[in-house]
Amino acid sequence: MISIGGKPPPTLITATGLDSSSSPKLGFVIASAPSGGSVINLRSRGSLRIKAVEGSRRVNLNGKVDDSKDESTNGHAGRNFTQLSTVGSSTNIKWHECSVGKVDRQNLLKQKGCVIWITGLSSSGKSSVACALSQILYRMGKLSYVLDGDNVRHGLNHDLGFKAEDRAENIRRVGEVAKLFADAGVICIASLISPYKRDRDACRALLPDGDFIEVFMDVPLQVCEARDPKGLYKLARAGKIKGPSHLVVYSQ
Ligand SMILES: Nc1ncnc2c1ncn2[C@@H]1O[C@H](COP(=O)(O)OS(=O)(=O)O)[C@@H](OP(=O)(O)O)[C@H]1O
Ligand SMILES: Nc1ncnc2c1ncn2[C@@H]1O[C@H](COP(=O)(O)OP(=O)(O)O)[C@@H](O)[C@H]1O
Repeated sequence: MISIGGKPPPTLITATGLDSSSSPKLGFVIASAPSGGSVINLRSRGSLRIKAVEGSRRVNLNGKVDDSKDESTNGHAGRNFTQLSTVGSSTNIKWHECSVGKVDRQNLLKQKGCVIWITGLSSSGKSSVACALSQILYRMGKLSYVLDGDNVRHGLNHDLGFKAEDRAENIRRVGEVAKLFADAGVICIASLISPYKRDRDACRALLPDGDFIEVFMDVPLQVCEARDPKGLYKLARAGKIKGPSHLVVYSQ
């Protein structure tokens, strides 16, 4: 933490060349591959021809062979890509692997996708630091995106309040979204109070080692309370907002 203050993927796809004819049309030709797997030739007149081979090693669209488990499988190494699985109460859920992977996207963006998780008390400066960091990265030509607690609660998490269970669900959802951003190759900056260590640890566990960087805004409660731009501490002290103790509770 920083303090301030199994099986190979089933599909191999190669771009086999450009076709100069103009009318775009897609066609599939299925044949046997020398490796024993099936080959699907996907022809697109007017664009490029793509060949998909099952049961083989993966080749990225840039032509590089990639055997590295974690990155080339979008961090889903060990998943069985062909079998149906049960997720929650749903059965028959299948993981669909795409030929364009995290490595391709990272190469395109010339950066590494990751999550910078800024945690701390209300008014400790999380949003300010998140925006400043995003601005610096932008100037450096790096693509980032800020997932701010306040903002996310306007949409995706508008149904959640501030009970411990709601906060846990808030963090879980943002953690999942942040993981998708990182998988997209984006530097995702999440700024949420996220007061419970267990919830933050659960988000960290979603990502490969080292890709979740936790930043704790180590600002004393008195300083946060003196800032109080939203008047939240005042309301909490007056017992006028729900779960006032949750405004000051924090586990490092
Ligand atoms: N108990 C309570 N009641 C009313 N409002 C509250 C409460 N706790 C937090 N807030 C405000 O909600 C903002 C977003 O909180 P978070 O989503 O970051 O909180 S959490 O991570 O789910 O704990 C949070 O934003 P910041 O002040 O920027 O931290 C607060 O403005
Ligand atoms: N380093 C700082 N020094 C003084 N004031 C700050 C600092 N960082 C943020 N602030 C101010 O404190 C208030 C809360 O900052 P904010 O970034 O919204 O915190 P949080 O997202 O943690 O609630 C704002 O009025 C902001 O301008």
